[in-house]
Amino acid sequence: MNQQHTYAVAATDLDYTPDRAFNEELGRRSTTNPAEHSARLVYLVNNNPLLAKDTSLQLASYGYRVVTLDSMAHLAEHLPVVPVNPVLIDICGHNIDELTLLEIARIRTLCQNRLPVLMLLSHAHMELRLKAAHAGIDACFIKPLDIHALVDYLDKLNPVQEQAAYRLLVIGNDPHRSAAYADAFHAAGMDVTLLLKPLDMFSALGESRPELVVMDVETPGCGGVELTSLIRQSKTFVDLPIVLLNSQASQQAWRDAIRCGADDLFPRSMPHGELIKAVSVRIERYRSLQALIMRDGLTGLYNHAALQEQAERELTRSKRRGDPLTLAMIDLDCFKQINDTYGHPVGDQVLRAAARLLQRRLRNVDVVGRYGGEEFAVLLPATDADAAARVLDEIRMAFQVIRHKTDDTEFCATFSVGLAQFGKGSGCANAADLFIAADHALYRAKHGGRNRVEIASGDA
Ligand SMILES: Nc1nc2c(ncn2[C@@H]2O[C@H](COP(=O)(O)OP(=O)(O)OP(=O)(O)O)[C@@H](O)[C@H]2O)c(=O)[nH]1
Repeated sequence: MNQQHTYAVAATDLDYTPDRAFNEELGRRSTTNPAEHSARLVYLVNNNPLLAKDTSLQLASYGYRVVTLDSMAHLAEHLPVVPVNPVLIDICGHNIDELTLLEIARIRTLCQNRLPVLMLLSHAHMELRLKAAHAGIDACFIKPLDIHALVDYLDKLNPVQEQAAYRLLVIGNDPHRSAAYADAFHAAGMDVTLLLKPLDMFSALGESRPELVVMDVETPGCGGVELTSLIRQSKTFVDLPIVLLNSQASQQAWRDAIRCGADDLFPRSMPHGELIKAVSVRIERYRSLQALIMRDGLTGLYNHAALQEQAERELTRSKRRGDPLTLAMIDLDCFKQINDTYGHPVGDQVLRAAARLLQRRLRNVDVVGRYGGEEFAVLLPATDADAAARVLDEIRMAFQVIRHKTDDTEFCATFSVGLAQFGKGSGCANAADLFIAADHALYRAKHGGRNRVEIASGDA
C-alpha cells in the first residue's frame, strides 16, 4: 500500500498547463461544470439593441453570459429550456404596463415561481414598485443601472464559489483501520490524504495543507500525543485542529491529549457518522478563524501576510514540479484622483469592483490578494509570463469598460499590471525577487502611460 495516498485530488493538483491557461475561455473561472455555466446565464428582455448591448457588456465583465430577447413573447418561447435563470426586464418606454405584468405572472406560474425576475425601472415611484411586487418581481433597479448592485444581487442567486471540500489529513499506522477512516471521510465528500508513515508527517502537512488532522497512532515513543506536540512546536501549524483516536478514551488519555495540544480525543468505537460531524464542526470553525486572519476586510481577498505565505507555498510547489509561476502586481491608475473627485467610499467601491473582477475572471488555482492600498497581487501557478499577460490584458480591458456610479455621474477606471515569472532564466530566485521584479515591471507600465501590462525583463 502507498505510504501516502490522496483520496480526492485537490483542485490545485488537476492537470493544468500554460496552454490550457490561456485557452480557457475568459469570463469564467476554471471549471468544466456545465451546471455552473448555465447558472451564470441571464436573460435580458430589452427592445432597444443599443441599450441591451451595453447592459450585456457590463454583465459580461463580471462573467455573466447574457441572452437578449426583444419581447416577453420571445422569453416565453425560451422557457422550456430556461427554467430558473434570472430574467432582467428592461422594456423601454413602457416601464411596466398591464400586459407585461400579466405575462410575467403567467411565466412565473409556468416555472412554478422559481424564476427570478428583476426589473429595470425609469423611476422609483411607490405605485410602480408596488405593481412590480404584486406581479411577483423579485427586485427592481432604478435607472441609470448601478451594475454593482445588479451583480451583487445576481451573485447572491449564484454564489461564485462553491464551498471547497474539507481538507483532511489522516495519519495512522494500521493500514486497514486508517483506510477505513479515510474511506468514511471521503464518502462524506472530504478531500482526504492518508499517511501511513507518521515520520513523514511534516512533508504531508506541507503538501496537503489540511484543515484538520485525524491521528490514529499508538506506537510507544511515537504516538499521537508525541506527534501532536511536534506539530504544535511549529509556528505554521499552531492553530491547526488535531483530533486523536485511541483504543481507550480514558480521562487520563484525554488529559494527556489536551495537554500536548490536541483539540480532542475520541475512542475508536465512536461511530463514523459522529466522528464526521465532530470533524466538520471543527473545520468550519477553523475556516471562520482563517477567514478573519487571512482576508482583507474590504475586498474579501487574501491580505498582505496571507499573500506572502501563499507565494512561498506556490514557489515551493513550482520548484518541485518544474512548472513556471507568474506573479502579477496590479495597481489602480490615478486612484488618488478618483478618491479626491468622488470621495473615499466611491474609491472603495472601485477597489471592490476590481477585486470581484479578478476573482471572477481568474481560475480557482490562482491566488488573488490585496497587496495593500490600491494594489493587488495575483499568483498564477503553472502559467508562464506570456500566458499570464494575455489573461491579465483581457481582464484589464474588461475593467476599463465597467462604469462606476456616483450619486450624479458615472466614470470608468483603469489599472496597470507588472508581471514577473519564476523559473528558468527569469532571474528570480525566490519570492522576494519575484515581487521586486513584478514591481519594476509595474513601474514601467505606469511610466509607459498606465492602463497596460508589462513583463519583467529576465535580469530583474
Ligand atoms: N478609497 C480608498 N483609497 C485608498 C485605499 N487605500 C489606499 N487608497 C488611496 O489610494 C491612493 C493611491 O495614490 P497614489 O499612490 O498617489 O497613486 P495613484 O493616484 O493611483 O497614481 P498612479 O499609481 O501613479 O497611477 C491614495 O490616495 C490612497 O489614499 C482604500 O482602502 N480605499
